[in-house]
Order: sequence, then structure tokens, then C-alpha cells
Amino acid sequence: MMRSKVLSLVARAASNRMMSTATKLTTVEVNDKTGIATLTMNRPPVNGLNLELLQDLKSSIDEVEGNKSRGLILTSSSSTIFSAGLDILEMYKPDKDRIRAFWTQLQETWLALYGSSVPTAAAINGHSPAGGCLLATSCEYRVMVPNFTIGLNETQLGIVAPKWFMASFLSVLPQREAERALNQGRMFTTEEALKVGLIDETANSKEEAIEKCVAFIGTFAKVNPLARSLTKQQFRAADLQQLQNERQQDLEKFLFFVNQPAVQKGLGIYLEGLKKKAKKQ
Ligand SMILES: CCCCC/C=C\C/C=C\CC/C=C/CC(=O)SCCNC(=O)CCNC(=O)[C@H](O)C(C)(C)COP(=O)(O)OP(=O)(O)OC[C@H]1O[C@@H](n2cnc3c(N)ncnc32)[C@H](O)[C@@H]1OP(=O)(O)O
Repeated sequence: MMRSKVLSLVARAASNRMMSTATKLTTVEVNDKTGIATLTMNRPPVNGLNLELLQDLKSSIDEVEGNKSRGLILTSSSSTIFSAGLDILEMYKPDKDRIRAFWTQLQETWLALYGSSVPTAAAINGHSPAGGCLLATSCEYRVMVPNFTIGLNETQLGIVAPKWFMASFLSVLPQREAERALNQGRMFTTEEALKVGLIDETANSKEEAIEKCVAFIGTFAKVNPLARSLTKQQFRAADLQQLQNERQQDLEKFLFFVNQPAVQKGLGIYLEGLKKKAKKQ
């Protein structure tokens, strides 16, 4: 980002530094006191992960990696949705080139978030199905506000979560719980998610969730940052390497799968159901 733009943004924000607002699909705000960056997704109505939001997420993660922030908190500007997961419109009757770019970008964004060298936490201030849950489970810590749901519901849509979605889920849940939940396409309420360990804490508001994420990141204050990040990377290296090695095959598998007539039909019916529900409200 241009230095002049950064400076004008710095002047605008009182105690927090707004580091990027380019497209406004994501913003990064660094708290001057804590040195922790809050990355906010802002794609109404549901933070559907389309190509552009994924691109912005990746560049915001890169920005936080580069600006010496002490940690990254991922959250949403919506009062009821963390992220509705992948934008189904990217996968339904897709454009040939765009869907390739979309999946490739999803891979890159996941590699950057799951492999981030800074401590990461998700302040889950709304529903978090599928790709939303992928983002949350790619972070090291999760704090969630009550009365929402989280989970990998892919089988409910007639689609299959790829191995690296499973890897993030498995970094949080025991294999038995993860396998059952994925097979069922189960969405957990906040209370259920806490009980099973899918989230670490609950909070009564987004602000409180962020405070709890800050406290989690604060637990590393006296830990050598290089030792901490190398340790984290060793834990995650096998999952990251597996996708790195199989990126092209993963893309081709996705394209083959998503273009199956039965999958397209299922996505169409699911989208229709979402739209009917929205009209009724
Ligand atoms: C062995 C072989 C292995 C092969 C493996 C390889 C590849 C695998 C292939 C595919 C894997 C792909 C992985 C996909 C993961 C995903 O993320 S899929 C997306 C899943 N998401 C969902 O199911 C969420 C659906 N949405 C909801 O449940 C609700 O919308 C909500 C999030 C709970 C919010 O509810 P609310 O009442 O507030 O809002 P509305 O429902 O009224 O929605 C408003 C508006 O937004 C539209 N919308 C909602 N979600 C999406 C979405 N995900 N994509 C696109 N659009 C969405 C909804 O239709 C409404 O639109 P409007 O009517 O035009 O206003």
C-alpha cells in the first residue's frame, strides 16, 4: 500500500491504525496498544467467499504478516454472520476460467491463514457454516457468540469437503467427532460447539469475543516469537505440504466433481431453497 495512503488512514483512526481499506471487502485494523491486528470481513449480506473476498483475505493476511503485528483476529462486520462459506454462485453454472481462479485462490488463502506465522484467533460473531468454519478452524483459537451455528455441512449440499478442509477440522476435533460430524454435515450450536471442543470459549458480544481473542494472543507475550512460530509450523507442516504437493490434482478433482450434473442440480436446489427462505423472512 502507498505510504501516503497509510499515513492518511493513520491520521483518521484515533488509537487504532487502519492498515487497508482498498476494496472494503476486508479491513485490517492494528491496535496501537496491543499491536494485534483485527481482520474484518465485509461482504454483505453473508460474507460469501467469492473470488474477490478470498483475494482480499489473502492480501490482508500477507499485510499482517508483513507489518509485525503480534497476532491476527479474524471477524466479520455483520451482526449475525461470520461467513456463509463459499459463495455458491461461484460453483453453480460456473464460468470456466473464473472457477479455476476461485478454487486456486481458496487454496492460497487457506495456505496463508493455516500457515500464518503470527498467532491467529477467530471472533465468531455469527453463523459460520462450511467455508466459514474452514476459516475459523484454520485459526489457533475460537471464541463464539451464542445463538449461532458452526460446522462443515458440505454433505447436506451433496458436496464433499476436500482433505485440507478435514485437516483444519481435525486440528481442532478428535478424529471420531470430526468424522461423524462431517459425514452428517452437522451444524453445531454455539453451546454444542463449546462442549465438543470446536470452539474454545463463548462471549456475549463481538467486543467480548475480541477481548478474549486478545487475551489468548497475550498468552504468547513472554514466549520467544521465532520459537513459537517454528513450533506452530511444525505442527501444521504435513497438512500444508500435502496441499502444496497436490494443488493441481486438488483443483482438477474439484472441477470434475463440481461439474457433475447431479452436483449442479443439487446446488441449484439448495440455492433455490435459500432464496425461498430469504423471501419468506
Ligand atoms: C472423493 C472425491 C472428493 C472430491 C473433493 C473435491 C472437491 C469437492 C467439491 C466441492 C467442495 C466445495 C466446498 C464448499 C464449502 C462451502 O462453503 S459451500 C457453502 C455452504 N454454505 C452454506 O450452506 C450456507 C448457506 N446459507 C445459510 O445457511 C444462511 O444463508 C445463513 C448463512 C445461516 C444466513 O441466514 P440468513 O437468514 O441471515 O440469510 P439468508 O439465508 O436469507 O441469506 C441472505 C442472502 O444470501 C444468500 N446466501 C446465503 N448463503 C450463501 C452462500 N453460501 N452462497 C451464495 N449465496 C448465499 C441467500 O441466498 C440470500 O440471497 P437473496 O435471496 O438473493 O437475498
